[in-house]
Amino acid sequence: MHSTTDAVIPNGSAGSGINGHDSYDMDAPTIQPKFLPKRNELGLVAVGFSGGQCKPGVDAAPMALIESGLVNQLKDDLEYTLHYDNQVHAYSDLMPASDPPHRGMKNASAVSAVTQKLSSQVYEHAKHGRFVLTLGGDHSIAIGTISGTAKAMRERLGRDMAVIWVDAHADINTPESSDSGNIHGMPLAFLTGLATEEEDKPFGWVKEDQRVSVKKLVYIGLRDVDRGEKKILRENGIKAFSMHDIDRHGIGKVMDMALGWIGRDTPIHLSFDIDALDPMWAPSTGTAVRGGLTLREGDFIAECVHETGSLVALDLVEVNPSLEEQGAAETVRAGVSIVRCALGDTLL
Ligand SMILES: NC(=[NH2+])NCCC[C@H](N)C(=O)O
Ligand SMILES: [Mn+2]
Ligand SMILES: [Mn+2]
Repeated sequence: MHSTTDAVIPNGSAGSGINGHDSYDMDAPTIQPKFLPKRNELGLVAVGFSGGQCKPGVDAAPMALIESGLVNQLKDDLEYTLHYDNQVHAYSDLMPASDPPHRGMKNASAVSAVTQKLSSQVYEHAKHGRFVLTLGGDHSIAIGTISGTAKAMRERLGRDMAVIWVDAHADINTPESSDSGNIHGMPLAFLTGLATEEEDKPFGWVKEDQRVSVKKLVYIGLRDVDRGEKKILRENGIKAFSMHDIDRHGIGKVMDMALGWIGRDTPIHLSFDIDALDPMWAPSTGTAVRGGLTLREGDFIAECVHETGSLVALDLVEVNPSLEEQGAAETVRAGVSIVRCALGDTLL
């Protein structure tokens, strides 16, 4: 059932539980601590990039999150040793002079250049055994973060990585299925290899060892999925927990099922789009959708993933302080809270 490498501690009764795969098995094999991020070593990358969509302002999020005390809290309260270059990267030197649409994608060269650079930044941190926290920026940056960690985990553990994507949206459009042409709605198509490119640019640079399997992708919080995306999810048997599933089972059971699907022997990259939260809690975001997660449900997801001990990286994306400005401080606060929970903050 579970394949084991020397990175994994075998532990008898793998894969049992109520629905076999579907519940979290505390006795299943786990990843050996020496292969996981070193305790409390944190690599931080601040990405001030908005080119994956059309609304300005999402590039200001990293500074807003940091100014609201996030970095100090990680150092002082959670006792992380921080590896941070003290800058919000705008990658201005990488911006092309002109950026005509490519297969209908907007700003394809800019997103390509930024994500390729980001991929190597994230890879460097992960390779040195650090947990990698990336503050976005729009969700297109996940092409960079996930490709970087996936490659590093293959090298360090010899294993494929899982991705938990918490979002109102599936972000798995191919350039052809996308209605908007916004690349923040496409990162998972390139990361899973469902969309490919012949040439290195824009996204042919994402090679096999930087990809994630559709079988190791799990969604939580979906409620605004495009028709073409529903087809992609169905045809590829992708595990997805929509708001309907959360209403039906409660977030506790949904987390058991989500983590049970992944298994205990797999490193996890958590990509958290703040628009997964209901606009009541996070109004300042580019594509808000009502009927979302409560703040506690969002924090609970992050807490549960932390508790697995297998979390190796976190993205926090799509906070846009210039939208719904009266709610910006609250949105930033929600983002800070999610990050703290994912990094091990506890209520007691
Ligand atoms: N990361 C996000 N907020 N993505 C929203 C995507 C919306 C829509 N599905 C699109 O392709 O444009
Ligand atoms: Mn979204
Ligand atoms: Mn998203």
